[in-house]
Amino acid sequence: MSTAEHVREIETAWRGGTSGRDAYVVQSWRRCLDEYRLDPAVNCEAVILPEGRLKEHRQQAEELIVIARSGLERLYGHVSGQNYVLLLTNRQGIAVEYFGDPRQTHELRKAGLYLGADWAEARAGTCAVGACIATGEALTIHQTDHFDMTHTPLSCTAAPIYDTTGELSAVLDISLLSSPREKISQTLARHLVTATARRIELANLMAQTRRQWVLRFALSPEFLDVDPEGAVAIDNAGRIAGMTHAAARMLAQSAELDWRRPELVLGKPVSHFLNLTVDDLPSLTRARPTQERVLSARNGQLLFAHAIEPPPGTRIRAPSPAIPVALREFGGGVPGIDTLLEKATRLARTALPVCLHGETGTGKEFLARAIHAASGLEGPFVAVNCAAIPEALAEAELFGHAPGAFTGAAPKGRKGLVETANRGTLFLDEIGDMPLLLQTRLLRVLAEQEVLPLGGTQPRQVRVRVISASHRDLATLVAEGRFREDLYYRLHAAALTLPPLRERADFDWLVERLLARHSPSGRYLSIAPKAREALRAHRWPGNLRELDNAIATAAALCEGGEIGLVDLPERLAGGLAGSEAEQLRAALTGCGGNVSALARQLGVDRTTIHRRMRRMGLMRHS
Ligand SMILES: Nc1ncnc2c1ncn2[C@@H]1O[C@H](COP(=O)(O)OP(=O)(O)OP(=O)(O)O)[C@@H](O)[C@H]1O
Repeated sequence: MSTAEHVREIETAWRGGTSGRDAYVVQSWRRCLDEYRLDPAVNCEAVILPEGRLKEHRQQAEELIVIARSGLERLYGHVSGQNYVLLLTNRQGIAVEYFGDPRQTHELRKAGLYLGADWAEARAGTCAVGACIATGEALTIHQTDHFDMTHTPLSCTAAPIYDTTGELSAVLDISLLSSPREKISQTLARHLVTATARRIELANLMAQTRRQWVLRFALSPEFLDVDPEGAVAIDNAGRIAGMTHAAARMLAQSAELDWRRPELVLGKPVSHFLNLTVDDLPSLTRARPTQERVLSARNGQLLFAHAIEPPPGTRIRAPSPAIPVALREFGGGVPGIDTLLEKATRLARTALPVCLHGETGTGKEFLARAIHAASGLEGPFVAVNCAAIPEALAEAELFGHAPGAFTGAAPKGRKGLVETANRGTLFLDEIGDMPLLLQTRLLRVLAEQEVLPLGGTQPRQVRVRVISASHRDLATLVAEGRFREDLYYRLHAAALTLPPLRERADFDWLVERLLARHSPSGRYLSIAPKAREALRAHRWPGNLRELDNAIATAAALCEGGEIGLVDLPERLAGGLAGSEAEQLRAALTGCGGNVSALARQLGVDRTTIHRRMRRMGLMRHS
């Protein structure tokens, strides 16, 4: 076909004339003319991004590249014999991964079938990647389907890859430099890319889903376990937490919704779409024969299903209605902690003073806040660290002062912390460190329920609930004459003892909570088995504070969404980190010391290898 004929055909189609082309081709031609103002008579040579820009795009897509790699290699294995080139592009259409015949590098680069090629429709005109991004569907752009003559020798077939929230995140493309004349020759190519995209989405969903059930489904029982059609992640409340694209389409269809609006599906109860609740999931595991695991969608479609439980320790416990939500945040699902929380629940509803005992960092303030939240008190929670206020200022800080009560006093006077906590909770941390004089004053406030500011004459009514805490043994301090006995009894209407972290049976649950706290938004961090082992083995003298800090630091350092041993503070990783360094050293030696070769083998960016080497103290030349 000559350029003039090609341009004429595009103009005819644009005017609404009949065309033998697929509708998505004509729609893309229209976008090129109307939106991007491209001219089919002007050739747009392929654009390959410079190294620096490509690196940025690759770094952003690194996680996906790692997950997709084995699928891509398998696909390339199937198609390389027929001269196909394989490209993985990001959602901007930039090729961030490439498999092609190295002997043809020059021709492939020229044609844009290469790493760093920009296949955005607005730049390259009608092309498979661009049209796939625009429509969200798998398609083939064959020879003269392309917009201008630059790409008309090519035949390109692309399938979209969606993330677990239903957003298009990448495109998988296989292309031929020269192809048979008939477009139908590419039907098999389309099936292949679509199947690979589906498997990449499944792998991605499994990698992203740590704390939820995963329900895989297929239309026939034979393929359910080996090659399911789609999968949905379901949280403990029975809501859809993630899905592959096929699942998104199936769910949308069952409720007669538009599959292009994943927000209508995500977060909704699974029972809106399937005849299923979260309680049915345990009966759909592989413990039962496949043929019996049948369920129906709301539109009557029958499906074979396979439910996969979240790994032990990551399961969120069945909510215990007896313990309010605020207190359930503390932990539980294990006898010792549940008993503690049940007691805290009963105390929260009273005005009784509570004293919390526990080593430093065991969560005394955390629990005090939870008790306050569960108490329904309308006033604020005010925390006072009795060990941190200088003695000279303590009285004014706690009880306030009248105008001009002392040099440097606020001219209008100031409310003390006790009064600030009126109708709420006053949390007195490290109460054992309170000077004796202040203890006397505090005792009076508690007994009389009024506070007299320093230098004031008018006492003010206060109603506060007091929770105190100490990591020191107050009874011993009383025996030593360093703590007032009468205050001790007033604060100790009830006592709760918090166990040290090393004794907590809900340790794994706490780790998961802190992982969730420090996960970057929209992504769950996971932890490698060896790193988890190291966490379990540590004695945790700093308790939850130390664990919280360790996970926060590891979350900032880790790569690929998984905390490894090397990401943990040295005192935790200890000798184990050495063996990981050894592994890296051995792998590097196996690649003849070539960092790029190792990066290719592991499917990561070169900078990642350099970073790991630096962190493990492996110098470049070693
Ligand atoms: N159940 C929990 N879940 C998540 N984080 C927690 C939990 N309990 C405590 N933490 C975290 O651990 C850290 C220490 O908790 P907190 O300050 O309550 O301990 P503490 O016993 O009052 O310490 P100290 O004796 O030193 O005053 C805080 O960062 C807190 O957020």
